[in-house]
Amino acid sequence: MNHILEVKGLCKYFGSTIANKNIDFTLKRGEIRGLAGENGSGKSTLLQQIAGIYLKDEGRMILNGKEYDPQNPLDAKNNKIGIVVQELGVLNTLPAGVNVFAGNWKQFSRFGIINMKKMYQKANDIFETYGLMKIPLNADCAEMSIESRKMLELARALSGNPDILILDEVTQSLSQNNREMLYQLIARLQKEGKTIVIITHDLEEMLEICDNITVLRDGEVITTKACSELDTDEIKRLMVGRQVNSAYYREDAVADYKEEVVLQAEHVNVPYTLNDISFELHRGEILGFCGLSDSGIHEIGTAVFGLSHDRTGSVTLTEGNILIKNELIAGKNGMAYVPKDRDGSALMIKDSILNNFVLPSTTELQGKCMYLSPAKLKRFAQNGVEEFNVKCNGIYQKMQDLSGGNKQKVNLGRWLLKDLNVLVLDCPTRGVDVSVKAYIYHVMSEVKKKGLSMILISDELPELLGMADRLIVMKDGCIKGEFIRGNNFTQEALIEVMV
Ligand SMILES: Nc1ncnc2c1ncn2[C@@H]1O[C@H](COP(=O)(O)OP(=O)(O)OP(=O)(O)O)[C@@H](O)[C@H]1O
Repeated sequence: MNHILEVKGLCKYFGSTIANKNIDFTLKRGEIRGLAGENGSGKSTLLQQIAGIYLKDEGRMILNGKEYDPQNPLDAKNNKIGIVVQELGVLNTLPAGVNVFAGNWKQFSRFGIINMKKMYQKANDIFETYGLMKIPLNADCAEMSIESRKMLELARALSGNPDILILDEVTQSLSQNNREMLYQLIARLQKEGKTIVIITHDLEEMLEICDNITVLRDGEVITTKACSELDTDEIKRLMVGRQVNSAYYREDAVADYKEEVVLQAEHVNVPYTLNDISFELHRGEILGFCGLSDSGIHEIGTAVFGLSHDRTGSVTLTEGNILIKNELIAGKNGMAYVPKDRDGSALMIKDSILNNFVLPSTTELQGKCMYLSPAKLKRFAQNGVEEFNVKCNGIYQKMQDLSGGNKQKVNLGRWLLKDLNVLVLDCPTRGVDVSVKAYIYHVMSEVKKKGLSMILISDELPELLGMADRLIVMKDGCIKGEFIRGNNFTQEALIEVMV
């Protein structure tokens, strides 16, 4: 039997939202399948039903020729289906090693006592066997980077020796070196006859890794085609149902910013993360930061915005000579920071789209006597939703009920609508679909022209090369090189310094 899984007529409803409409979908043994679709098209919902996270509302699933109806993720795991979800799926209150076997500790328990040594040993074996980036297994998960937590989730998915491994936007959370590791792992699993399903908004990556691609639109399967029959423009066309302009990044080939320095970082140190970092950011400049995992690029964002309270050295806004000692001073002086971890560090996830959109702009929206007019707030949020094409049931919908990419549109859009001096962006397009990505790059180019200075931290080299005026390459917490747009501004040149 060639098919390992058959999905027939699957439907999933969330209130009035039809997330999956009559889905027919089959997976072959040893196949690498990509799922493409705009934000909110129903990709994660489909895979989460296969992985037992959501219960299906209608339809059937047949696994290895037998009826399959998982009631929870453990059920799916026992049926050899593993998933790494898009949002972070680790339990912060438990140490890393315990998280690897979350919900499945019985195997280490005797007379009600869990043999921790055995559990940690087995967790360590998984990291070794699959060549995953090592993380301290007794460490507190709440303190870990997104990348480390993704490794943990990957180890957990692999701990069940899955026949079907589902990876929902995993590469977007990884730096270059760990992406390479994952590609090698996928190739190895395929050779062992495993089936892998991947969601990624990087269509070139999808074409590179996958055998076949299924395109979803508005909760329905549009088509499944071999990668050899597709290119990125065709996938985009199938995703949105019309031809999409392929212009993406800024079109000018040389750096273009004013000489005026707006922000100066001098001898910035953060224990164990950043080592003697100095740089200048100019008016209207997009200054990019790139590096492998543990290079310190993400800590640049927190250090510049005053969020690293153990930071030494100085960060100064030159206009008014304002020392950024903490995030309050930064916020009051026209700075904003969009962190990589949107759910954990940025959004009020249990609150409405409305409140999340208006929060950064409450001062500007205040009327006389500090009055916030509900009608004005509503108009503001409604405009943001339309401008950034947020797929939702209205501005009162809770953030936690949006798809990942739509959350990111709110997270980023609310800052891009503001009048700022310096904007620090850490992986701004993580999880965002191609058409919205293009829109975000367009908005970045527009606000740059108006004089906004941006720090762009990213794990995506094409994004950095496409948008930055200057690029700083980091390694082991130190600056290792600097590149200027138009002069040896290539992926190869960057990688040579990064590794
Ligand atoms: N728990 C939930 N409650 C309510 N609505 C939900 C929930 N999960 C998903 N949805 C809705 O179902 C639809 C499909 O969402 P889904 O997450 O499957 O999309 P997606 O294609 O994976 O998007 P993305 O690329 O942004 O991750 C969206 O309209 C989303 O808002």
